[in-house]
Amino acid sequence: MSDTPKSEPASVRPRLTIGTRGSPLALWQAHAVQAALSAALKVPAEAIAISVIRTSGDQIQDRALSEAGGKGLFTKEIEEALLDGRVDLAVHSAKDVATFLPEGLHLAGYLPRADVRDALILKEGAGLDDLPAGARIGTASLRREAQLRRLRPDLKVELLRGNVHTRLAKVKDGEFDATLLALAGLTRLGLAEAASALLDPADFLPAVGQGAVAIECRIDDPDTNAAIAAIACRDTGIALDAERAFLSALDGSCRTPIAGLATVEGREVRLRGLVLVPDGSDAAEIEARAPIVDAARLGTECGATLRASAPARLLGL
Ligand SMILES: NCc1[nH]cc(CCC(=O)O)c1CC(=O)O
Repeated sequence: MSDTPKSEPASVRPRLTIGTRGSPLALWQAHAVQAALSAALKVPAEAIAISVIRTSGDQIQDRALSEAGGKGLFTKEIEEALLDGRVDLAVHSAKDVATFLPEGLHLAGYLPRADVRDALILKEGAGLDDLPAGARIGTASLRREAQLRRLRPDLKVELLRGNVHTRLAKVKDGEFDATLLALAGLTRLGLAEAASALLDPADFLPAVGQGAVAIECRIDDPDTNAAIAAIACRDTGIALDAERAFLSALDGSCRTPIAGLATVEGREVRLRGLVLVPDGSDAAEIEARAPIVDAARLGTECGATLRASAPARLLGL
């Protein structure tokens, strides 16, 4: 009876199941959450199962995603699995999670945030200043395009889609002179070395949520909420509350380039936000701080202030 070795993996019944996309980045993130939960709950990693779910975003991939319906595309099928009870929690890049979640679901916590900066990947040179006039930069991000054009109106920004490996290859092959990628994603894929320069948030603001891994679950699932609370990073949660409230106060058109970054500084949270016209010729910025308990309110107020003060063309109205 006591012959079965205690570490027999087959004997471990999963007590929680993580739903995730199957991309290398998504799997890295799911494994990070699995490892954190396994340590916090003192269960073997096998007790936290990982279920890969194919999303419509994965299926469409190369079509114009914004035309096909925007952000929710990479989360819809995973959220359906959450609501059906097929998975208990879902792990996403916070940046890719829409501001409005399906009823009954919430973001219950975040892993400690990684470096928020965008990385510049150059074919040649060490920084933005090394790019000659007319150099071709590939990106699919309106936010990166608009900020680049604002800093360097002389560059040619063109559409470059695909996963991180594809984009790096197109710079290496000379199809583009440069691209921009989140340092966090590069690092997770073991490709941080590909970064030629890191852009200071003071002149190039990241996307809301960049660098953070979000964990979503059913609001009415106390066990899973408690498990997530055991691994959640408080400061990341405060920053993301401010950033996501800011974004949701401005949302409306997913064609509007928006950037935002909040940081916890002692008992305060500081939020910087930016809205631009796609060609970078005009922009409206805001910076404000509030006690950390008011993080979400700070985001909402900053969004509302920009909305009221920014020229209509900035908001794609
Ligand atoms: N939009 C795709 C996406 N979603 C999350 C990351 C990287 C990780 C992160 O920003 O947290 C990336 C790639 C990129 O923007 O370079």
